[in-house]
Parts: sequence; C-alpha cells; structure tokens
Amino acid sequence: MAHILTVFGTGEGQTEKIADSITEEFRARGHEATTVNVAEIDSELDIDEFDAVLIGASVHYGRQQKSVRQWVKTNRDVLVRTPNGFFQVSGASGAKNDEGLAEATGYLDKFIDATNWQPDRIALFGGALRFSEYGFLKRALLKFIVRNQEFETDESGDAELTDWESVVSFAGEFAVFVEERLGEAVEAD
Ligand SMILES: Cc1cc2nc3c(=O)[nH]c(=O)nc-3n(C[C@H](O)[C@H](O)[C@H](O)COP(=O)(O)O)c2cc1C
Repeated sequence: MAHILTVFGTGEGQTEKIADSITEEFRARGHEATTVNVAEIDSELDIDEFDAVLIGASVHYGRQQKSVRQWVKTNRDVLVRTPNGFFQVSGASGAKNDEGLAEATGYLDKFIDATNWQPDRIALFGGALRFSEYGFLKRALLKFIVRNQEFETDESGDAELTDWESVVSFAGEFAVFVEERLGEAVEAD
C-alpha cells in the first residue's frame, strides 16, 4: 500500500471535486490517500513522508493558481525524486476539438516552464462553467473566453465539462504507475 498525497488549487470547487474523485479511487485500490487544498496546507506537512505526490490546479485567465506554482517550486527537489503527477482543469479541455487541446496544452507548457517541473504523469480535464454563480463581470469574461466552444448547458445555463470516467481511469493509471515504481503489487478490490 502506498500513501499518496494530492495537493490541489481551486477557484470555484471543480478541481476539489476532481481531487475527491481521484482520492476515492486511490482508496478503493487499497492505498492511503491524503488530499489537501493548497490554500489550507499545514506548513508542517512533510512531503518526504509520502510515497507519491499528485498536484492539481485549475486555469483562470490563462494560468493555474499562483499558490500551486509556488508550492511546486518550494517542494520541487523532493517532488522530482518521488513518483509524481499533475492534472489541470480548464474550460479549454472541455472543448472536444484540436483548438481546445492546443489551448490546454499551452497552459500546461507555461506551468512546466514556470515551475521547472516535468511531471511523470499528466492529465488534462474539462472543468465546469457555472455562469449562474458568477457576478456580471466574471460571467462576461468567461463567456468571452469560451466563445468558440460548444457545450451542453443545464436549465440554469451552467455546464459541467468534466469527463468523470477519464478522471477515474487517470486515478487508476496513476495508482498502477506508483505501485510499479514502488515495486509493490496491490490487489484491486
Ligand atoms: C474567472 C474565470 C476565468 C477562467 N479562465 C479560463 C481560461 O483562461 N481558460 C480556460 O480554459 N478556462 C478558464 N476558465 C474555466 C475554468 O478553468 C473552469 O471553470 C474550471 O472548472 C475551474 O476550476 P475550479 O472551480 O477548480 O477553479 C475560467 C473560469 C473562470 C471562473
């Protein structure tokens, strides 16, 4: 059994929902999982005590949370010698076309450049567009950002672009990668 740390940044909670789903899958596979919001992280948390580290961040105005970038930079030395992964949540990844993928990959490349960290495993997930919960300015800006995107909305005009099956399968693949790196065989339930 591995102890996997997941650290995530979130603006409106979608990345937390995704981190929770990943955590559930780690536990279902017999691993211990600790999941923390980077904004609430305990300064005493010692990442050396974990067997693997997964980082998650969402994209707002073209960038991931500064606090996530900062945390990665601070912990980079330990991170690179621990099995690690990164998942990014964005509106662009919810677009099922090449432009969306190119945009999401562009955000990721900037993150890798800024942190000087090349994650072992990477996933790009679509986020959620909760227009009904934003104020006027935020709603207008987000509508502009996703203007070329097609998506289905619910009765309040919101859209969840997250493919939950991909989230669970990434969690499973990451768990297997960690097991292999640790040379352990963990029996799935
Ligand atoms: C103010 C705002 C700005 C956003 N900017 C972008 C953006 O530049 N590119 C993009 O692909 N998605 C953008 N999004 C979509 C978010 O990535 C998406 O809503 C995601 O689910 C947010 O995750 P979170 O709730 O964990 O913060 C933006 C969303 C908001 C609310």
